[in-house]
Amino acid sequence: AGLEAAGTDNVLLVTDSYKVTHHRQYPPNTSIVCSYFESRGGKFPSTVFFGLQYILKRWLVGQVVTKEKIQEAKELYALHFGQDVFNEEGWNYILEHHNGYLPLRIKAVPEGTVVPTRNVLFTVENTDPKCFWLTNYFETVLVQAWYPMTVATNSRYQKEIIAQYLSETADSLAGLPFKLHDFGFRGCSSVESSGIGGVAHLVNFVGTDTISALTTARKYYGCNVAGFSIPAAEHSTITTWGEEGEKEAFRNMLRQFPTGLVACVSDSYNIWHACEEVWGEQLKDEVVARGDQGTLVIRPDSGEPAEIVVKVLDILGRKFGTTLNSKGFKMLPPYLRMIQGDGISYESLAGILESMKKHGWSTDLLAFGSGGALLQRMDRDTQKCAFKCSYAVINGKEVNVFKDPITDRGKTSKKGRLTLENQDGNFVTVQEGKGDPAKDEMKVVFENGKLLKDFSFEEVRRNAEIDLVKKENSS
Ligand SMILES: O=C1OCCC/C1=C\Nc1ccccc1
Repeated sequence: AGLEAAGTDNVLLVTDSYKVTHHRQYPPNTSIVCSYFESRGGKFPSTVFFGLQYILKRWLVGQVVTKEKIQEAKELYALHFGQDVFNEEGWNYILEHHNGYLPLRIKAVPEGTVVPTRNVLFTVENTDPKCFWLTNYFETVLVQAWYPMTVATNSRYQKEIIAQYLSETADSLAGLPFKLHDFGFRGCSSVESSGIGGVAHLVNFVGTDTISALTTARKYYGCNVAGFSIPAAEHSTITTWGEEGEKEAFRNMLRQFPTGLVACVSDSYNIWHACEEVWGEQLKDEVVARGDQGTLVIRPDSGEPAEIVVKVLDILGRKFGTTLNSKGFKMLPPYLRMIQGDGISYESLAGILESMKKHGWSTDLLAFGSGGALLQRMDRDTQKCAFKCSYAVINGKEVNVFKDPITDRGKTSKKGRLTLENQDGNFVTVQEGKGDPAKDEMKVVFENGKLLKDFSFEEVRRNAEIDLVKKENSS
């Protein structure tokens, strides 16, 4: 079940060492600690909230506290600290009084919701006054939501760019879901993170080669098949035919996959020769014969993307002919398309599409593949994701808790009980308990070990949809 992924399935060990000592550090008679998670800003002005459900199901839901796990933690921490700091009594209390379920309440904005930064996204509080120390114990694993959130956000901002160019240069946006293909599996830090990041990308698109994303979507979002791919060559399946055999290798691709899409990497030796003489002459008849039953997707994989894409399109246009679409941009016949899977990122996308547009080519003709930039080139600071305590009850008295470092005002935290409210279509975080719980956009998703809301992937995708109307009208 992949439980050994983190080297443990003992949630008592899924935390930072210092937290093991925190039960002794709160004021005497603390009964409630309430904390919240936010993106304080960063690269993108809004974030797609996504991935908390994975963490809850993977680590916190169910009877996660057992006698054996308490014993294992007690032994390991005695060795790790060289002294007895472990809260054995506190964990035994959870085992005995809560039957191993975690006495916490987590409220969150629905998965897939796009929220401007500096707003509360989820809150955590203890439901048993004896377990005030538990709220922040799980900050560590809950804050890992930064990763799926940041992948989903970065992916969605690329979808907006592609949608914009499609609305300007294509007959429709129908092809949008397939326009950014996940090439990132191998560039991820682990199989587990590739599944998490891969499914985060699929909130916005349906093209992926990251198979771990399919299994993660099945297991954690109830989605039977969250993404799709097509038969495609890699350099080894071309270069093993030898440089003289490249034509045979290409012909073999056409014959092995006579209908549907087939992608063929064509830069092994000389992409200009491959497009001009091989695809454009020696194999031209077999390419044309595919008609609208089988599309050849030509894939460069080197060179300056904006220049390569346009040069390849110009060659293919000369060899196979072009037509103009309803927006007045050039199209190739239906049996020819391109995918650019090298050097693709949020930063490079617009330059490539702008270059195509300037040369009169429709965005309809090109899909993108993205790897490291899609799933790995980000960290918790990209969207400044943080978890802070905002409220406590001590000696029965409510206290608004905050930090406000004179050395960084950007790190000032929110105070008191928080609600996320929709005021005239805009999200607003209301602090200090001044909000109206009935208007809170955050809903209880976890309570006392039970998952109270299980989002389907359709729901998540619906929540995250980009505003296409705006795109259509801006063409
Ligand atoms: O190059 C790659 O690097 C690693 C990930 C997969 C991959 C290519 N796949 C592909 C899929 C559909 C159309 C074209 C290529």
